[in-house]
Amino acid sequence: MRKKIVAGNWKMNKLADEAVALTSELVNMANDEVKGDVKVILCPPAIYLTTLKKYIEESPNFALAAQNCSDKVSGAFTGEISAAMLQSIGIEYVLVGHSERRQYFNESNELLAAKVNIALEYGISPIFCCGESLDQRQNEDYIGFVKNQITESLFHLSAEQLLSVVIAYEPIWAIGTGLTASAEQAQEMHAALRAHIAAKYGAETAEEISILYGGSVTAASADELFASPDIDGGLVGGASLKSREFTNIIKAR
Ligand SMILES: O=C(CO)COP(=O)(O)O
Repeated sequence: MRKKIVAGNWKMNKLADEAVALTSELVNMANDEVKGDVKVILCPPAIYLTTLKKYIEESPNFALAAQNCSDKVSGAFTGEISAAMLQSIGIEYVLVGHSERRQYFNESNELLAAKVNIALEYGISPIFCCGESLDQRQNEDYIGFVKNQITESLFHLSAEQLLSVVIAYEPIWAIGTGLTASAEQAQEMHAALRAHIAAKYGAETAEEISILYGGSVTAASADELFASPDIDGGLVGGASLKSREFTNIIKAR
């Protein structure tokens, strides 16, 4: 059975006291309301990871992710955070290749392959983000484009390594726009990506890997999205900043 996951990417939001308040509200609400085996992964700004770790300690279904890590082991890279550092504070996941990193920090598929490698080397599961722009969806083979992101950044891995990766399909045109992909659009891509993985690694491996959908997910759209057979959960941006809304999304999963 694939892991069901709801992840909240806070991006560059929340001050220290707000980060603590949101986390403790989420933990309390989940304790009271969330049944079942859904994994909740919070992706706060890295500066809060150590503090927030204490607030999720008693909740085994909660985990933390960094939003990024360096592709280098250590050294003179001012401002960067290494996978080894994340491991040393007990962080289990890291977002790799979010479209905002690709767009604003020029992260290429090749660089992201190196980040995936170093995260895995230090025992951290990459949440690998992929997705096409609106222009690509309208004018290009958009499924081929996203498949290629996966080929170039993940297909050098062994099957065992790949199973430590979570994939998040986030169409860029749906991020922060209020334009959610329809369940059919998302399912089409998720099924294509799973088939792409099956062609390389076999059906059994493809069946085991969790593929999340991200892009304007709200409590209102989560039910339908998560009901699709190849959508194993969500990577939520804006709606993960509100405890009530995000808890409702977790409950939809
Ligand atoms: O980028 C996202 C999550 O990583 C999605 O953001 P929104 O949910 O705000 O559209």
